Amino acid sequence: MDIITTVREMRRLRSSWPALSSVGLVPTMGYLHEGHLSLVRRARAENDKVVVSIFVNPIQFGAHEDLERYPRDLPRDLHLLEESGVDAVLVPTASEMYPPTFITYVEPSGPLSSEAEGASRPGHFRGVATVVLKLFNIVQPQRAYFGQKDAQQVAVIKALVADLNLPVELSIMPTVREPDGLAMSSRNSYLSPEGRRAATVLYRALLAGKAACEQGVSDGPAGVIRVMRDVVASEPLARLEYADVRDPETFQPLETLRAPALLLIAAFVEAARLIDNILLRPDGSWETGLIVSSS
Ligand SMILES: Nc1ncnc2c1ncn2[C@@H]1O[C@H](COP(=O)(O)OP(=O)(O)OP(=O)(O)O)[C@@H](O)[C@H]1O
Ligand SMILES: CC(C)(CO)[C@@H](O)C(=O)[O-]
Ligand code: BAL
Repeated sequence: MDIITTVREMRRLRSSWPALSSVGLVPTMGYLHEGHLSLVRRARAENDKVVVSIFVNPIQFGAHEDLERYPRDLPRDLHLLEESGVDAVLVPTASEMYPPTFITYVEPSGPLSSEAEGASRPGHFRGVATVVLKLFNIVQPQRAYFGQKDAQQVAVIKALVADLNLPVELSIMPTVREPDGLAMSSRNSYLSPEGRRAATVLYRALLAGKAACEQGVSDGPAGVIRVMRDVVASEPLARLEYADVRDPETFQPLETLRAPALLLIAAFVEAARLIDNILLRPDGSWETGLIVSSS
């Protein structure tokens, strides 16, 4: 497995691969878990070459967010990726990605980038869109793999690919969950044992919202949001940021309950800011993610 730290080396490696070989890219911020590895496995199955990037992108973090203490364990990540049969890992430094001369950003506009996660984290999607476009240009993959756990990021990247005519096929993988339903996230490592137990409240709230949709609530999305809020309020260690029902592509709030619909939650549990969602697909079936077995 090649470990690459510069754009120049990545280009050299990429051009040494046979012209017709397909390349799959899995962008990550490292501290890998089963959620990341599910993307890597899919990329391995579908491409001749697999590149995983590990880069804690400073420009998608707000001034008071957790950039400095974001968990990192590069030796462990490299070991897991080697075992998964990855061809190359791109681990650039911040100065390689953003040299002092850097001035060009990708700025998504509208509710998709300014509401929900965009409202809680101003500038976040500008940072995500900019780094993802850079990674696509550096690696030049035919396919790129992202997780549904970051549903708004998925919608922003779909818009980026469509709007800028990027020749990349996106593959979106279901949210991988711990046996008790908590969505896997590198930030779960911030939780104390008590906080870890409390963190299941996000998934429990989403399932309560789903049940409310299925049973029919008189006031539609507002009623579903109320149900989700009440579940989070019942957990003393959790502080809700938002519970929402939105269109999965535009992120416009829904005025009436219909499919497709995305049920979204963001909440702090202790010092960890966690997000989760479940999707009511256009055909009326639910995507709630995959629970890994405890054995
Ligand atoms: N539980 C999960 N299931 C499926 N995909 C996931 C999961 N968690 C993260 N991913 C996906 O892995 C990719 C890299 O995500 P990232 O490195 O930010 O991991 P993370 O665990 O979500 O970190 P964070 O704690 O910052 O949310 C993204 O496309 C993300 O959606
Ligand atoms: C897509 C991404 C790697 C861009 O930094 C990041 O937002 C993430 O890990 O989801
Ligand atoms: N998984 C999204 C990256 C972030 O929270 O910044």
